[in-house]
Amino acid sequence: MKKMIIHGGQRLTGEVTIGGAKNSTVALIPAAILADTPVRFDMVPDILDVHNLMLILKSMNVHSTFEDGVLTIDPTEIVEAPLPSKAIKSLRASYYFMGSLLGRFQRATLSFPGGDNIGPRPIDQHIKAFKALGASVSERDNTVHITTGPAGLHGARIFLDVVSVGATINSILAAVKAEGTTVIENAAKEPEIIDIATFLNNMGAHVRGAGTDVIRIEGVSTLRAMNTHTIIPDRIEAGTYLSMAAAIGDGIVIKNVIPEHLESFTAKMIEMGVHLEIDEDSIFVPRSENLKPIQVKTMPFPGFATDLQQPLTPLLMCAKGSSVVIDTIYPKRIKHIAELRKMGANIRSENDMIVVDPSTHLVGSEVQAGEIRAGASLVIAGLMAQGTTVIDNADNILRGYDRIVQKLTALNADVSIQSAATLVEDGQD
Ligand SMILES: CC(=O)N[C@H]1[C@@H](OP(=O)(O)OP(=O)(O)OC[C@H]2O[C@@H](n3ccc(=O)[nH]c3=O)[C@H](O)[C@@H]2O)O[C@H](CO)[C@@H](O)[C@@H]1O
Ligand SMILES: C=C(OP(=O)(O)O)C(=O)O
Repeated sequence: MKKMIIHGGQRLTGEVTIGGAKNSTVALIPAAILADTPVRFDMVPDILDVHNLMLILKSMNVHSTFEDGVLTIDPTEIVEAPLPSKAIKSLRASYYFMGSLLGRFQRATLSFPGGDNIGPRPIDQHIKAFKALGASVSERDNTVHITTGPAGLHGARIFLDVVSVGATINSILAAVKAEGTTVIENAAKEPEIIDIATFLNNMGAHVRGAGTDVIRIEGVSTLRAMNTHTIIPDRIEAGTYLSMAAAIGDGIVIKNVIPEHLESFTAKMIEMGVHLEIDEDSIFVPRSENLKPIQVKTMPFPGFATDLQQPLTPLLMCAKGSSVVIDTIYPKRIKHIAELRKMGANIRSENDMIVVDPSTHLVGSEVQAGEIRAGASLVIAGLMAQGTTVIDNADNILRGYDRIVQKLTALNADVSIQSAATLVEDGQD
């Protein structure tokens, strides 16, 4: 695990360009194995999750290359093979290979996914969907075995009991080549789901209604990529830089954003008194003072994203009064609290409610990035603090923030990583 070193206290200025969305990318890569041709993505973020997914592809004889934000994947020589369980456990989204392998081979065997430790993360709705589509699912030794009979998968009605991004995308991946019509009800509506549907539809799939809570899929027998798929901007990375810019910026332009994807977040910043200048695909954040406290409740899209509650926290510490955050999706997503307190922040958790009081005198400390967004809040706090902050477990940040050191350095921050991030070793279990 690597360390991020931040010499804080300098105000930031300049511009930052947001990369492609992590949560699209990590679904698009598994989706690529459904294609009967090579596929090409651009605006791919340079994050550890991508490199670990490439290791998983390699274990199935799927060749991929990644250079200057362009990722090519050739699944035409794919073979069924045991998947490297360390790589599978290094990220949450490896569960998308359940849906895509099922779509490709009518069966899938893989260990349970990893990802951020943010409280219980069951996959019962994914499994319910696979069963509805005609698969049998069994679990042994921390491994999920999914099989189908000779008839393969068939279209079905899938009603998701909880609104789940992962279960919605996995249902689409399994159903896209299944015989007949699938209808997913109570589907999640996140923009990343639309991105996956767009990629599949451009290859000949029939996925309709992505972005609404009813998605209808007519199965097709072949998928052929005809053009490069450009990944949508990462709204969570954008929100992180928006918060940082208002907390410690002297005027920062955030480029390559889709403002409509950020409305629940920018609405809260505006409520705090940040005078955002929102353009078609960029947002200017001026130096911000006299901020008001707010209340935030996380919800599925288009509500306030759980992935942004921690990155917003350092900005809440700048407000003149107590703010309250309630994470309804992951009520135990509080790994940032103890670490921010080490830096002198007035923040506490009471009955699944996070209370943030004014905390303007942060001091550099040694802290742990317990998960990606806890890490993001520590990066912002470290930039605000006087002195040096050392963030341990920085790999948790690097798994989802594209070229973060370069981007922060360009904004005038003094940030470094102690040594290159390590990948999970290929094939080692
Ligand atoms: C790779 C990826 O895209 N990760 C995102 C995705 O995670 P992920 O897809 O894992 O999250 P879900 O949308 O599935 O989870 C939403 C809620 O549903 C519950 N649930 C989910 C599935 C299931 O089978 N049963 C169940 O009870 C979860 O515990 C959680 O409380 O959406 C989360 C919620 O926006 C984000 O924090 C993650 O960044
Ligand atoms: C929880 C997150 O990621 P993952 O689902 O990949 O663990 C996140 O991106 O905030």
